[in-house]
Amino acid sequence: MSELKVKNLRREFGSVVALEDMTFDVADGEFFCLLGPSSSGKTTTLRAISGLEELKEGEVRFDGQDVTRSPVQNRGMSMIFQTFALYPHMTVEANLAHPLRRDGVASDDIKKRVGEIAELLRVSHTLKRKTTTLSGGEQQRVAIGRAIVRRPRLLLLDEPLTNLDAKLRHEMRAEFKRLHRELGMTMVYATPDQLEALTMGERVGVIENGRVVAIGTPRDLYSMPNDLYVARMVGSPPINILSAATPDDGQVQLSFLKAPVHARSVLSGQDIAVGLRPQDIVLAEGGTAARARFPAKIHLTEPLGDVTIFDVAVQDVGLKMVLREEVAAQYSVGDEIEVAFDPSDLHFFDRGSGRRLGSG
Ligand SMILES: Nc1ncnc2c1ncn2[C@@H]1O[C@H](COP(=O)(O)OP(=O)(O)OP(=O)(O)O)[C@@H](O)[C@H]1O
Repeated sequence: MSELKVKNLRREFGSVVALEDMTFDVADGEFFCLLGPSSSGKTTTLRAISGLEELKEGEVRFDGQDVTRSPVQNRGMSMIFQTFALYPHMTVEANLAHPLRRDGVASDDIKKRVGEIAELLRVSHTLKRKTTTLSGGEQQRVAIGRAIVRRPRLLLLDEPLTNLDAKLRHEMRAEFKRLHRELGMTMVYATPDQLEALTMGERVGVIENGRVVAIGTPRDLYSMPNDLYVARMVGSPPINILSAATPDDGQVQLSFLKAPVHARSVLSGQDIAVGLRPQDIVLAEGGTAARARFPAKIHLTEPLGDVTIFDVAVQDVGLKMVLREEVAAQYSVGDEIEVAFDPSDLHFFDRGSGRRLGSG
């Protein structure tokens, strides 16, 4: 069982609190993502788990054991960093063999294990080459190979795709999922990129200022964010956040709609923020009578291939919406369109605390 429990970690650097009550669990064999912006404490968390960061407060349990004070090499973990430093003067084969040589593994075994890892990572054809002659993607594969050749029970990955171009990142996301499936290894993957976290993580922990503020499946975090910060972190393009009046208990009035929408959990006079996903706004057509509809003007279009993002203006409010390319192609900047959404797709948050109040 390679189950990880991270409990109440605290780490300060001078006056900077890097980790504040960092707590989460990762199940045996799970692919868990930590999602947070720069400086939120992702690297410090992974370093603390692996033993590279000394902790004054908190506990790391792995495999049912308290490993908080165990030396790095005894933890059965391996970490891949943002800058995957390989030994440039060595061949791929020597890079992969290095951790095993250090452990005193017999040469026959090393040869066999390096061969297997190279095959798994599809770098067998590069074994005799120096790592400086490899492409970025191949170098990353070798770095992964070096991290897993000792068969760690937990793999920690710190933004491992940051230095790769968009196409390679896409390829490597699929590669990490395949590796996870084939090796059944517990993985903790830190990233500031919500797309990476949502496409790879079986569960995602959202970090804000050194603590996890939400944990859930990608679907849960997207469709039922527990606060405004999480709603903004998850989803692309980002969720529209709107202001609204609260004239009565259970009533929310958006400035560009004629009638208020129903919101059971909202109180009269409460200062709220209203979230509406760009994917939940559609072109108004026949049969959308139950929806809130309003005219809008196209301000900007951003074609992404299969879909186009429209920036539309309704009165003085700007909204983003997503349309399938074949529909979007019929419109141009400056066109007036009629759009609609289902009020039950609205998310209500208390503006002060950020706490979720419910849906429409
Ligand atoms: N050795 C250190 N000395 C001083 N401050 C540090 C040190 N390590 C981390 N910090 C600070 O702790 C905070 C958290 O840093 P950390 O590197 O964990 O964040 P991160 O989420 O990984 O950021 P990024 O995505 O930019 O890598 C930051 O404010 C950082 O400046």
